[in-house]
Amino acid sequence: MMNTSVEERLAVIETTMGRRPPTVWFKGGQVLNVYTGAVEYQDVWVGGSQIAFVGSREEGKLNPDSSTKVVDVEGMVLVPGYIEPHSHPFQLYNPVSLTEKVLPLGTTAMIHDNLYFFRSLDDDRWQEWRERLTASAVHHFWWARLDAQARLDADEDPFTLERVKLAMSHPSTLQAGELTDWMPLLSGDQKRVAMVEQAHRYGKRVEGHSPGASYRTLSRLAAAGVTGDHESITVEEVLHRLRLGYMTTLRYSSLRPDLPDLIRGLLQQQAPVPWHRLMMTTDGPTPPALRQGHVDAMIRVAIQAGCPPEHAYGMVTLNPAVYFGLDAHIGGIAPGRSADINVLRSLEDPTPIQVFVRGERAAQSGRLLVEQPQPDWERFPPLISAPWRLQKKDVALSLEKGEQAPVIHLVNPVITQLKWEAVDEVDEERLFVSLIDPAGQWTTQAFLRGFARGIDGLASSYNGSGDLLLLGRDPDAMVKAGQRVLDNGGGIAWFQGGGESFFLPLPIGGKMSDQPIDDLIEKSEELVTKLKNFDHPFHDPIYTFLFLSSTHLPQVRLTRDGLVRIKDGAIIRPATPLT
Ligand SMILES: Nc1ncnc2[nH]cnc12
Repeated sequence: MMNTSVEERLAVIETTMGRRPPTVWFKGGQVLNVYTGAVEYQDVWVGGSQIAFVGSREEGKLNPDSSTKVVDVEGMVLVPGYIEPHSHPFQLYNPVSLTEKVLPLGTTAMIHDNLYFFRSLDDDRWQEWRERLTASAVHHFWWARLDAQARLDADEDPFTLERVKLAMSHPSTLQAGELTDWMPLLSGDQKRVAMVEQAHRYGKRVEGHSPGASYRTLSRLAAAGVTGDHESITVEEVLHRLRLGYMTTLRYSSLRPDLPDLIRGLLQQQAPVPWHRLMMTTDGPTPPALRQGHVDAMIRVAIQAGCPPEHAYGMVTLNPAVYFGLDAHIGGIAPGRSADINVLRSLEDPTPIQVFVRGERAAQSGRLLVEQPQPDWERFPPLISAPWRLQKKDVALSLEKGEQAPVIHLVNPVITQLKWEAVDEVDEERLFVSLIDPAGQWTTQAFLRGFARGIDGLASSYNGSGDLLLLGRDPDAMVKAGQRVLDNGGGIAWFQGGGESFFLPLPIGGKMSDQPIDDLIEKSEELVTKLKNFDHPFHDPIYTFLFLSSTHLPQVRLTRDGLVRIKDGAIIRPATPLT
């Protein structure tokens, strides 16, 4: 939820009543009214952090004076600040560096995944952390995860009912989810049902995560309390969700940029498109995708696919605001709303030339003008690195001659298939892969095919379970890469031909960089280009790292218990203790 202080409200009342001069006057421009869909010549008047009046000075009986900042917007269009309803703020970047990148692109509110923060920080620190972010120019909101989407040590499961309730009760939490592990809900698991009901009791939404789910499964999940979902990849899947009452989010992510096809498909239907029940998300773009933009890029793509502009903007302004119960505060240019305003050259060009948040100019011509509060990263737990050294036997499966080994085949950047192969022959495309406990307790080993050819040793602490992921054909190089990551408290390291060919430090929990996103974009592009030179066939390898140890996708994943078949939880090959 959002709060307006009594002082802020008084300031806007005084302004709209003509008793106090407006703080800002947007003069001479057009305004997109997301409530009616009209674009009209209107002046916009701000009193402090909020909009006081939309219309002419005479009509409003407003009293600007020399303290009123006049923003000449003749020839421009004003639209509300953009809302990203489904953000994963840890794709190598961190919530603050993400803010610094996307605020100049017009994103003024984000609803974030709490996954790694909830897992890594105790409740007090997590509270402190999110409170500090409230001083940011962007409005930061959160979802409360109900599961880790990775196998955890049973004694250390942080997703207790108590903790999840606490996370959900916080005013900046807007929904429970995303429900990657939804089977327990349909099986009637008491704890999971109680978590979902708690969300409803607090007046929060419940987001599903049901890729490929049938109408029947989606219907059952709706019956179990799920209210939204962003996993449609076909128009039929969008229509199923809409019919079942889901708030349906169309995705334009680095991994699945389905948005334009979905828009075109919706426009081809006989029935009118229920735009008011649709939102759009970038769903955690990896850094290279941010070159194109953020929510602004998504609006552009939607318009180019034929979406009427007023609806393209509505899907990332009013619609999420209404769905999450924030429309009294954000999502539109109207009196009483936070003065979050993007100044555009035209509706066809959604990248703003000026961004205002809470009535302050926050960015101009792509340049950030406001300082962001920096959390105390020192207090974020680093990747655990016990005083132990990796050895060759830890990283590579050793087999008897002729023995069949489990091989994870990559079908696309994130979907896997298990096959068994005899591995007597050298095969440049079949790499060792292992997931290792950074505290040195266990290792899970298999082979990986379809990632690249001839990589010596690559290690990443950026992965879904927060362990150390290693792959390569040469155990010596894998050890070097893994040790480099452990010694640095996190990162992505690649050793090739005897030397280090790539290193990206990830000092924040082993998952996030403390560097600006523009540097990260270059560094991640360097990694992608290098991988392409080794015949990596897909476009988003960073997601491959993330999801090889995440248990919400088919068919097999590396976990602390071993190589696991997701469908039934069977352990294909158990983890072994490290000695
Ligand atoms: N389920 C998920 N977890 C973490 N990052 C993601 N990015 C997209 N989907 C994600």
